[in-house]
Amino acid sequence: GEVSATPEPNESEYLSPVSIGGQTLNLDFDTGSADLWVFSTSLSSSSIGQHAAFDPSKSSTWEDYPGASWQIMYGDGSGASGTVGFDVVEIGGATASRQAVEIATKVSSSFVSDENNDGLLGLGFSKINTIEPQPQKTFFESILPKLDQPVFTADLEDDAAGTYEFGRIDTTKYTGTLHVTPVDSSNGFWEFASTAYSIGGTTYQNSGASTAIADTGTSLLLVDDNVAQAFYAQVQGSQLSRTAGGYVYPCSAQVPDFGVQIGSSGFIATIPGSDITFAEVGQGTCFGGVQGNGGGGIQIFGDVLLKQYFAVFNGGNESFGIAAK
Ligand SMILES: O=C(CCCl)NNC1=[NH+]CCN1
Repeated sequence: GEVSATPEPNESEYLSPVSIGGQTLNLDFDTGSADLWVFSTSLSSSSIGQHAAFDPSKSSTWEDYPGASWQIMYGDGSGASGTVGFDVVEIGGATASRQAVEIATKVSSSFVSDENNDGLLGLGFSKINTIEPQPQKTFFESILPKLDQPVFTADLEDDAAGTYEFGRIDTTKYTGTLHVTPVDSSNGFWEFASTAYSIGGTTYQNSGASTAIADTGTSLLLVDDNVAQAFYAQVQGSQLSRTAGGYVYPCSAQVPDFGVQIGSSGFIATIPGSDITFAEVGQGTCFGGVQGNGGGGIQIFGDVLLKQYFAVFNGGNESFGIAAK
């Protein structure tokens, strides 16, 4: 069968209602990680705040995983940890009957303050699942055998709701060619080659990082530091601000279109300059949606890019595709 879950976009994330043991929580679907974890009643009430908290004792289908634990740290330095069990997880009609569910007993401050999400649902590859003593499957891997097509799609919008669908590719959701590239999942990510970029319509070859991951859990577009530097060299008044944590520029500045290659096929996915500003940081200064990856070997293509396109994640032949919409 196929399913759809409509994530409610909050400025930096896309949340979808997920039913776990009959309890509904809003989870942040994250193709850049592979743990399904939830706020739980084991957290302190000050950590829970306005979040929905999963209570295993109230689920008739909950099964403990004695002695198991998990601990995760994300690229932005946020993190969480806790214990593990299994339960029935249902998203928009697709059900994983015995899905590993990670109970948070500790969460970092950014998750406490982000009252929109009650946890994360990892859609990366389970080789990076953090459960000890044995990594467990993601929700997508659990339902894969039951799907008509071994795929899920992400159609993220800016201010309107986006949609994740499992098991089908809704061809009415995009126009023109679906540009598909093979994925190398050996690092646990939807990772592909990306060795070129464009600024204002002119294409250049990357000097540094030569791969990128499609990551719905990252808000920004994190490219090789040399590429970010080359881009902001063309934004009048831009500067790398340590206090802001990246490149800022006058909100009145003219921002050129920016594109990044998806796979070695040559397709350059472009973001209009007018969609590149991520936030105002005060005094007429704006923070850019394109930033450097801090020297890591992998570029991280997050929501700033993904929301411009319709994205297809194929777990059958391990490929990633995007199309205009
Ligand atoms: O952690 C990463 C980067 C992997 Cl290289 N993405 N996923 C995520 N989830 C919450 C913040 N970031």
